[in-house]
Amino acid sequence: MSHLEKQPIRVVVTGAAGQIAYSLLYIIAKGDVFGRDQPLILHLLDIPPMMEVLEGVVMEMADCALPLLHEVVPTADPVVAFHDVSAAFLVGAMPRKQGMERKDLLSANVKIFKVQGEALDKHARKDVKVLVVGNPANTNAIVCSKYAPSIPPENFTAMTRLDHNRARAQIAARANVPVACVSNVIIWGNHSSTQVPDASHAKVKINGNVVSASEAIKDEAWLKKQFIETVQKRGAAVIQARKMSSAMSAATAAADHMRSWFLGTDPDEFVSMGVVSDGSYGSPKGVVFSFPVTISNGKWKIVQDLKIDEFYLDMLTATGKELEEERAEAMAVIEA
Ligand SMILES: NC(=O)C1=CN([C@@H]2O[C@H](COP(=O)(O)OP(=O)(O)OC[C@H]3O[C@@H](n4cnc5c(N)ncnc54)[C@H](O)[C@@H]3O)[C@@H](O)[C@H]2O)C=CC1
Ligand SMILES: O=C([O-])CC(=O)C(=O)O
Repeated sequence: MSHLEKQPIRVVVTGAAGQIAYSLLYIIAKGDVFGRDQPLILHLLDIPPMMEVLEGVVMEMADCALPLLHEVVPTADPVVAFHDVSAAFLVGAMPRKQGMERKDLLSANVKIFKVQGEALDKHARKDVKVLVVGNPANTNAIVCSKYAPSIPPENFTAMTRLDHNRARAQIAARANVPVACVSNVIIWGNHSSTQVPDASHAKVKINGNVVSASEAIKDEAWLKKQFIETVQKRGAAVIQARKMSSAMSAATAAADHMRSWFLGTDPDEFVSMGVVSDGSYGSPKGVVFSFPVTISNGKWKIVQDLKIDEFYLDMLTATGKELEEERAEAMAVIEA
């Protein structure tokens, strides 16, 4: 079916005048997320003081002359922004500065996700797929879901795909292969410095053969120390260098996450996604925890029965505990 025949879907991006959105909007509008034959109506939400900047973004989008982009709706009104949307990229939130942890943003950001949860509940399609990017992403996602009770909790996810991509890139560089040759890394837990990057199930394609990361790299000490720390601290390293948080890579990861969700994962591939926990792998139930997932027909499924090396167990417990603490703090902020 050509894009002239398919009905457009409505997609909202919040924080649309910000850094991440500036890269993300183009990736979405040119068809890299929902398919090259899927027309789009893009809803762009930001706050009232950013409306002039947003107008400039809208001009640039028109000037890209993108065939799939049927309409752009810039707004500061959540009612307009969330009306009838099939997908929501919740990016709009304060970014951290040097020296902060992401959870230091909790008191500033968590209320945004209550308001947006309520707006999604009232105005979005009931099958809307929601990706929370704004930090602290896992906790914001659980807040958003709580305030949107008419939308299934599994439709609310948080972004750890950037950590996943960072992990693939580190393994690829160490094994001296192109990044496309590395798959099935896992990010467990929170999108924070307690996250657990785990390469023990990763696959690396070398000279046409698929081997484990351990076999490809032959340096267990590196995999259990520098690899983990580099991925855990990559966001802070980018802030240190750029004086602003990751934007191009964050936009790419957001697009990857939503594309996998809408279009599915490859056979034998899994990706990392923050999803509401059912207690798998000893994680606390009901927090948004990053797991390896496979996706087909728009539904994610946590990969089960992976053998977890004992080395990671305490770290898994710690990241789960942090998520429970963040959830309690978020509820206290909202109820205060
Ligand atoms: N989960 C992840 O892997 C990553 C998450 N992030 C997070 O993404 C968020 C956005 O980052 P940037 O785009 O760099 O920040 P930015 O400051 O450049 O843009 C944020 C935009 O959100 C808008 N905004 C604030 N409150 C809003 C509201 N209630 N409704 C709609 N828009 C609102 C602001 O006006 C601004 O235009 C930050 O919280 C950052 O920490 C960033 C990188 C990766
Ligand atoms: O580090 C930050 O604050 C931004 C972010 O989430 C990331 O780059 O992973």
